[in-house]
Amino acid sequence: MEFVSTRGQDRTPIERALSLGLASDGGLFLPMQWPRLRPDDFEGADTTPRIAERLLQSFFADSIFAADFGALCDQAFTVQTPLKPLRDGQTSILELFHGPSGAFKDVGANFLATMLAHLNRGATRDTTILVATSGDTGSAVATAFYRRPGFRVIILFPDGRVSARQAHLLSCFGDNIQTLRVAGSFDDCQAMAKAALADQTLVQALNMTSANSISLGRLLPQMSYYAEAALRYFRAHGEPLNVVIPSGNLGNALACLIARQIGLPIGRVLISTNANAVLANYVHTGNYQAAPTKATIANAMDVGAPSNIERLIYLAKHDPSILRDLDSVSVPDDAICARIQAFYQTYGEIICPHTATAAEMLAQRRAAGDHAHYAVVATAHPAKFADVVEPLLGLSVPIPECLKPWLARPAQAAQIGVGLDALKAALGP
Ligand SMILES: N[C@@H](CCOP(=O)(O)O)C(=O)O
Repeated sequence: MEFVSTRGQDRTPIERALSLGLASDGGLFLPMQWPRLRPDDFEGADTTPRIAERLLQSFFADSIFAADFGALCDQAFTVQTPLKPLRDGQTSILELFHGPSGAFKDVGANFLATMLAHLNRGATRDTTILVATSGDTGSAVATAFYRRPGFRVIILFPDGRVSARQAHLLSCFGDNIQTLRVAGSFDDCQAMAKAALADQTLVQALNMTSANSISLGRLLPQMSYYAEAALRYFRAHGEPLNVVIPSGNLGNALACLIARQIGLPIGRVLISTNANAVLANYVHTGNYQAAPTKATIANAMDVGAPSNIERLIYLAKHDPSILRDLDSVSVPDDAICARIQAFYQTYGEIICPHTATAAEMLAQRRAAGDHAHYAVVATAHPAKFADVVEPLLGLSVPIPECLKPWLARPAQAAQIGVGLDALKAALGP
């Protein structure tokens, strides 16, 4: 299969799409054709790796990955993503935070690391992975690439705009992981990463690619947990699964929309944002307008120029049905706080501020008379946001075992200014 840039000037096989991250014309890669799959096509696929293999194999057919694709899926899809029914019988929670860094990003980061390691077998040069993070992607990428021979990771995060635990998790690795605190917003970090990836001299010198969701190696595997949850729900109830997804850079929600287009039994897709409302504005008006980032307590979604909106606009132009049964709502901080409390009282479940935006959007739908079954997508472990969640609930959130060793380590990150020159200076000669 071939992949094409959203800007139309780059067409390539999967190996090069993964090596580049960003297309050479500055666009984002998408498959030239989409497979069509029905629930029956997954018959006999009962585990996470087997469902992922069947879902993704056509994208990797005729590539260097094809012969080993099943084994690669066994290595890549190790994170459990359970769909847990809640006690009202009409709501489930799709927990995506059981990976090594406590966020949904672990699934995509581990897949990307597995595929790049396979692609680079026998390479004589190290690959540099550049990643901009508003809190969660950075530590997921760090755990996926930590001490992997042949890889160096550079993390850019907005100084003072992530939770205390996120800052620690981003800065505690060392070794082949270098963390830089940028004196700006996430959008500044993302713009620096994209500028670096567009600078061919720098890209060649560092053999550099991306681990953000601009990379197909992040976007494609993020479909797998929607496929698995929807298939399990469909097999049990004979109905498609409706979902409510918190969104920042739009990679996670877009993966769900694509999985639905491919034919997975997914019904309505509701997308919540924090006070950064550009996506909700696009969904309601059809116009996309980037906006300066607002700092919120759901900080991993503090994105004023979501990367994947370029993919969504491209796909909607070619097939508007991707936008069917889609809605989006922007949720301010006070409603996030109230929803964390209400969710705990109603269900006994502790949720992170990002997940709370989805829970709040669903509560608004329920109040308007929508009593269908929905899965609330839980994107990060609440312990990463103890500073927000614990005072609201008056309890302490247990830290998951996987985070404890990292949080016990010292943390260190150099501060840099905004812009490509500042990044180049920090990267050294
Ligand atoms: N919400 C993200 C921002 C980067 O998004 P990505 O999915 O493009 O990596 C974060 O937590 O870093």
